[in-house]
Amino acid sequence: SNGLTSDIDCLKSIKDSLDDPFGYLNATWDFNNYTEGFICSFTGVGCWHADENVVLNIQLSDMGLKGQFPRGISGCSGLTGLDLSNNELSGPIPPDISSILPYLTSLKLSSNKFSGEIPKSLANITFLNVLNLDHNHLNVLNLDHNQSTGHIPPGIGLLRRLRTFTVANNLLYGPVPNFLYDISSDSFANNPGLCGKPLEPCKSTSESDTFKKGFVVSYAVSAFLVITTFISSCVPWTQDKKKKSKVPMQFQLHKIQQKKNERKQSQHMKKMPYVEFLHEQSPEISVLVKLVSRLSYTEINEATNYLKQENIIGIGQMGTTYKAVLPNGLLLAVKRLHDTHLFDEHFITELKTLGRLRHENLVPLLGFCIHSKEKLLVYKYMSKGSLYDWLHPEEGEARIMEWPLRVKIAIGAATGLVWLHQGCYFHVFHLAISSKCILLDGNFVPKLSNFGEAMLVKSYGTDSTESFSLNTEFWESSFAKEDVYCFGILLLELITREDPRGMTTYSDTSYEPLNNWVTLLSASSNFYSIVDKSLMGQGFDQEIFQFLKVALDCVQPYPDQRPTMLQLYKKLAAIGKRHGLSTDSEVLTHHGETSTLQRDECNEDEIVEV
Ligand SMILES: Nc1ncnc2c1ncn2[C@@H]1O[C@H](COP(=O)(O)OP(=O)(O)OP(=O)(O)O)[C@@H](O)[C@H]1O
Repeated sequence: SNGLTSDIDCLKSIKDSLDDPFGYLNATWDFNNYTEGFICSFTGVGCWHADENVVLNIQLSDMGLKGQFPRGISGCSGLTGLDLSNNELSGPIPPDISSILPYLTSLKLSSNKFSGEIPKSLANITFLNVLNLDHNHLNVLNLDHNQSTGHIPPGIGLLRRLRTFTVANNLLYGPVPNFLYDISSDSFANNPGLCGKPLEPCKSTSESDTFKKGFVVSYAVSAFLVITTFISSCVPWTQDKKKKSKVPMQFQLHKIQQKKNERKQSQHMKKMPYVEFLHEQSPEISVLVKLVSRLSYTEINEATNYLKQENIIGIGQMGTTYKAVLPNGLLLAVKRLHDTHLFDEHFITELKTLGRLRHENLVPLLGFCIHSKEKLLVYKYMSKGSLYDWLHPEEGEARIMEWPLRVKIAIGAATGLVWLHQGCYFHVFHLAISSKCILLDGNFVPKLSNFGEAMLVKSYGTDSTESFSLNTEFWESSFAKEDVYCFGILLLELITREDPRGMTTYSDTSYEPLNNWVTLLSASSNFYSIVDKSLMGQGFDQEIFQFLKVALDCVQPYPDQRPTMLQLYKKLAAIGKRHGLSTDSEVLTHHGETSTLQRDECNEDEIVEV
């Protein structure tokens, strides 16, 4: 069966499970007229693409709907926004909501009759930026539970993208969690027992002390999970044989957590349309073929000497990379994905983003191949390998990296990122920048690679679906600044030649090694103690110091304090001028000062439209 039918079944089940007294759903939710994209015209349904039955968001507010939370919504596995506010829905919010709707960015359930607890698992919906639960009866049906229920799960405060959170007019008590962004006191108003910032301080009775202890412990645990997850987003943790003995406890814990996440993800993946999408004979493959050429398995086998061991150039988390030579002499790198569905989504994302982008500072993705269980990605070969390998050579292997070369690489990588962030038709956020995903061609021109976690967002004015414009601010402020943070870490790596994945000696607390490293660098009064010794005394000290300041701006704890990629690029380019590196690059001529562009200013070649 087609994986996409699940979205149709999902909507059917929502319609069946809700009482619709005013007939809003009945009017347009007609399942008899099956065509590609037919569900996209249903009232309140937004799709990823107008001609594909894949639901992006569901908005059914103010319809007088009655019934329980529609569990069948889990079939819409790519759902990012759900608005059921101002209805008469009742019963609990499902405790396992994070596995029903793992990719939500916005959940609006205000002004209904939902009762029971606020599910702890909401804290696992990591992309949430809006959570509105006000005007319900939350926590009225807990009488059979013990007293420790009824509060706002502290983990919710640690959702690092959460900017809007409302629980006013419920029946909640206990301390308000510490939120990363300020949430106004109005959001908590009219609850019988909530306390703590921004409300009145909590009273310290012995009972609440015990409660507090529990709170602190769970807070610390979730803080650990959040921090490690955060770090992992720009510092991919892999088994590093060289440094294995130094891997401290917290990293092992991190790995366990990562494994768990992966497993969880693989369970979601089973429900995702991607898996079906990847079947060799699947008609949807034609969408990918529009982006990059499909190569035959025979061609690849011949070019890689039948995927022989001696052609292997590297093994990463996703797969094994082989060097390949085409009959015409062109050199390729072929990444053969490990035999698992874990990376199906990465595979598709890589093709859908990198596959359609062409820029001097992006590694060209030339083709792909799907052959029974094999999934392969084919890139142009970058003869100098990854920046990571240059900065952290194997023992006994000397790799000189002069300062001007590092400046050139930083500027080139920044150019690529500005171009991605400020693009005309799409804004692309890489979300996993590290020295491992910067490849170097024969002239050490840096090329960004590994777009498996990237987000591609249509720019203003090019897409009429509300969802994108609604979410645009979120992408811009949050994802862009995440790339800037990771880029800051990359700059620190270029300056110190330390491996941020091995930041163990700097850390004396139990977790947060990377943040500690950053704090230590920021506070260091002795600039000379942190800079790569081989760079010192070559006449660049002043400049390296300037670079360091730029890097530290990028890793500011609050995203708002970090520069944009364009501001960052300009600072680096000004420094680079002294090395004769051209600054009149296309970044500035194409993107000017503003971030939003008129369509006619865009370069038609920059993106392959599908
Ligand atoms: N286009 C390419 N040209 C040359 N070498 C490449 C190319 N793509 C990847 N490699 C090499 O293959 C190795 C593995 O790359 P891959 O992207 O799979 O993993 P990674 O980025 O090193 O690590 P991980 O997947 O764990 O984050 C890298 O060390 C890189 O040097």
